Amino acid sequence: MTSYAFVENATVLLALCWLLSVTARHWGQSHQIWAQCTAGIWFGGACIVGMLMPISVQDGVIFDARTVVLSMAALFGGPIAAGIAGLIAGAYRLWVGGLGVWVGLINVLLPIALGLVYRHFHRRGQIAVGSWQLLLFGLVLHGGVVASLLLLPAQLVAPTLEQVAVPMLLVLPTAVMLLGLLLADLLRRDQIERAMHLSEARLRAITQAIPDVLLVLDEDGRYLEVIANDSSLLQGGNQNLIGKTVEDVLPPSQSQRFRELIRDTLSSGTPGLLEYSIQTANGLKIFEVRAQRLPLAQPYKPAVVCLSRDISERAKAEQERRIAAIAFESQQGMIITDAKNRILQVNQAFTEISGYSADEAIGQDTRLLASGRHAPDFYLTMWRRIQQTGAWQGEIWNRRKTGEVYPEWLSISTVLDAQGVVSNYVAAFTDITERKQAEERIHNLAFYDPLSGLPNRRLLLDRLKQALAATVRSQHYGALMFIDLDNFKNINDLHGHQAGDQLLCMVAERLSGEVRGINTVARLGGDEFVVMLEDLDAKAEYAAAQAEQIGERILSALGQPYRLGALLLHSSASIGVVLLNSNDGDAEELMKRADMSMYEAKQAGKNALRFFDPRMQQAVQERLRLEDEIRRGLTAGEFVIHFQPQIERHRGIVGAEVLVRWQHPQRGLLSPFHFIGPAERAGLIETLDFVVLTQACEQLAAWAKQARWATLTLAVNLSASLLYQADFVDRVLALLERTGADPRLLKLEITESLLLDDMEEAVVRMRTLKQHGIRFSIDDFGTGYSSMAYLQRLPLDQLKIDQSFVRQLVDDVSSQTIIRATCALASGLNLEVIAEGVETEEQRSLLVANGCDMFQGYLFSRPVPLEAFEALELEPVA
Ligand SMILES: Nc1nc2c(ncn2[C@@H]2O[C@@H]3COP(=O)(O)O[C@H]4[C@@H](O)[C@H](n5cnc6c(=O)[nH]c(N)nc65)O[C@@H]4COP(=O)(O)O[C@H]3[C@H]2O)c(=O)[nH]1
Repeated sequence: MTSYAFVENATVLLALCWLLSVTARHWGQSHQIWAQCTAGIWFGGACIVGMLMPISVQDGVIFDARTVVLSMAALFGGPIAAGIAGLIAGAYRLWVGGLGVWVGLINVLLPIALGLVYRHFHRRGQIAVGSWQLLLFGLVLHGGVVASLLLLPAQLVAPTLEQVAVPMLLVLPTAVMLLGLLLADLLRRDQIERAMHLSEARLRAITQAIPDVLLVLDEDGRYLEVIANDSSLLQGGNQNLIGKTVEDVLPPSQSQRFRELIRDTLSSGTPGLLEYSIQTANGLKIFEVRAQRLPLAQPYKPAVVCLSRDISERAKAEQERRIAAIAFESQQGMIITDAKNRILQVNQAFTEISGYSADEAIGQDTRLLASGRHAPDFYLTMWRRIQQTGAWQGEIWNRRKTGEVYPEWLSISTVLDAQGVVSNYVAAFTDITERKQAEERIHNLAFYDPLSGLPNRRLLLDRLKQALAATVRSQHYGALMFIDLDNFKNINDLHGHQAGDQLLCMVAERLSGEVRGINTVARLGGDEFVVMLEDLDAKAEYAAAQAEQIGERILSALGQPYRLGALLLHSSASIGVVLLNSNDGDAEELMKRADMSMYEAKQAGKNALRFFDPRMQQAVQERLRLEDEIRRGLTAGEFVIHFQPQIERHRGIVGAEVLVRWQHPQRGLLSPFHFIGPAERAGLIETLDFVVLTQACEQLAAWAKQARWATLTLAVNLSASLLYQADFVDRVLALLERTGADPRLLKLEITESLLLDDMEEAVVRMRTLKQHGIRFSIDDFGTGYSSMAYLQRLPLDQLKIDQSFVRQLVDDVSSQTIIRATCALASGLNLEVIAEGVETEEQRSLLVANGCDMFQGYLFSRPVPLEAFEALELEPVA
């Protein structure tokens, strides 16, 4: 009966304890104290419930299963829970009171004490919480409880022991075992659950810490789980993906590949790999997926877990590396060195340029390529710049493996490591040998005369400016010499341009031989050379003397015969000199002065040297003023023609030479002597000639209407520049057409020297005009030097014997011979001969005696205006 009561009591308490054990799930958690207190209250409450339905032996002596509850509170709940439960149970027992109150209190303390001891050894791992350990613990505990009954009043000990000892020792240890196992199981489950939570939280933390996207996809390609720290890596964000299939999310080409990856991974059981790209919120991304079969139990479908890694940066870096590798193998030579200039890598172009193979170069210092042409300072400056700015570029001379030194354009850049320390240098270079040569060629073309190799005008001007600056510093004079070959044009025309060029080269050589190294010999073009002397004396007169001495030497050197193959040519030069001093004007001005002086030397009879004289400059200025005047006179129609009759021995006046005069508003009537030369130099002679030609044609047209004058011819002087004008022939024909003049009555007088410029062209033009009836006369015949050469080729009608022969005719037998020969020649060629400058009857007679029947000269008439000419008697006087 008592056993049954114990079982009943213990069952109730066990049930209570199981309920309260729910709270025990939180015993080990963060609010442990509170959980333990709550557990203590629960256990204490359970004890009170047990004591409310006790097994009562005597009044005040009650038994229940509180020892079971309290021992378990101590074992599983710890001292706090056990203490609180003990206080509650003890207080209640005191309140119930009775004879067994002290034993009752012992039965509160004893289970707590033993429970704590058990807990202690259990925690140290010395006693497990198993069935038989609990049973044994229950027996020991309740053995103690039974022993404590001996402390009851003596009259109660025996009946109490008799009634409760056996049931207590049978039931309560079993209850201890059952409750202990129950609580231990609960605690273990709780621990497992907590461990699982912990593990899950850890796993989640780990997956969230990795930057990759974690996907779980079932065999149908359906998203079961998506973990992405950065949802921008997903198409549509992870919320939207769960439950969708890869076909819903990815473009067909990619979803197809995903499907294959899932299928292969599931079938093979080995991890699968896939690379794919998708358009994400952050642009196109490239991913690398690693798939692994995920073991899932039924009813779940087979699935794979995919770790999808964003490899966009890596792919980009690889792409950049590929580009860099291609760029490295460019046309430029490339060298990569370490921070100590040891070569680490070179490209093919390096080998092609330097001649060193990669094997030969790698590991070497870059000094391997040094040419030795640069001073140490050059490299110091270069490296200083690299250290300051991280880069350098410029021209440098390096040496090839063959030993050849060559120029290259080199760029050096610094590579820094993550700490900002120089780790490498990258050098790129181009062989600029060809560019340099081209530059040199261009420079030579720009500054040197291609024929002679001498400096040209540009370089001379440059050096002249420098020389002038030097005179300021040194106070020493220099000198500028303008040298022009006399008669070069004739040599050129007679012997051809090749001979002319050879002669110029020899002149260049002779000039260079005559002056010292610091001086400059230049060729301005044609036959014009310049010698610039520097560092002459500080006194002008001595400097002039030095220059003169050198000038004379040059004249003598250039006057020596020139041997060109079989030809032996003679030439001379005219030199104009100006002293150089920065106070005397700028470079251009000094060049002009030297030119003027040279012109003066020519005027003085050639093969001469002239210093610049300020009076010369005045003359030049006057000439310029005159040129302006001529220009104005032409516009104002101040140029008029006079007529000098031309007489045939038997027929009298047969025509006239037209001679221009300038009716100057201030200076009166001026002869050609005053203006023909300046007009030629000013480029106005063609205009002037055409004015004269026009007036002559108009006069012919006017005379044509009057029988008395209708047969007279007019001879007009023609300058070279007009003859060589591109449209000359057309202009003359148009003029004849316009005026109506008869071309057969027009005679154009040309001089020998005029023809020499371009004989072929002159012949063509003359022939064209001759076909229209125009006649030609050679003026000043005999003053040139090669009369025979062109007489046959030119379509001539008349030779005009120069007045110099006529003048000497009386006294000089050789002049008579020349005239006789000329007349014979002319008759042989069927040409007319006319003598000009006939002043005396004696001259006229001698001319007739020597075969010349036509005359022009003061003997008959000076050049006169039209009215005076028309007043002349046309018939022969005698
Ligand atoms: N001492 C002397 N002289 C005589 C005698 N008979 C004629 N003269 C001069 O000799 C020159 C002959 O002309 P020219 O030889 O063609 O030489 C011409 C000719 O070369 C040039 N000239 C004249 N008019 C023109 C023209 O319209 N166009 C061109 N281009 N030149 C012209 O000017 C030169 C000089 O002309 P002018 O002063 O008119 O001088 C003329 C004439 O006045 C004489 O018996 N004794």
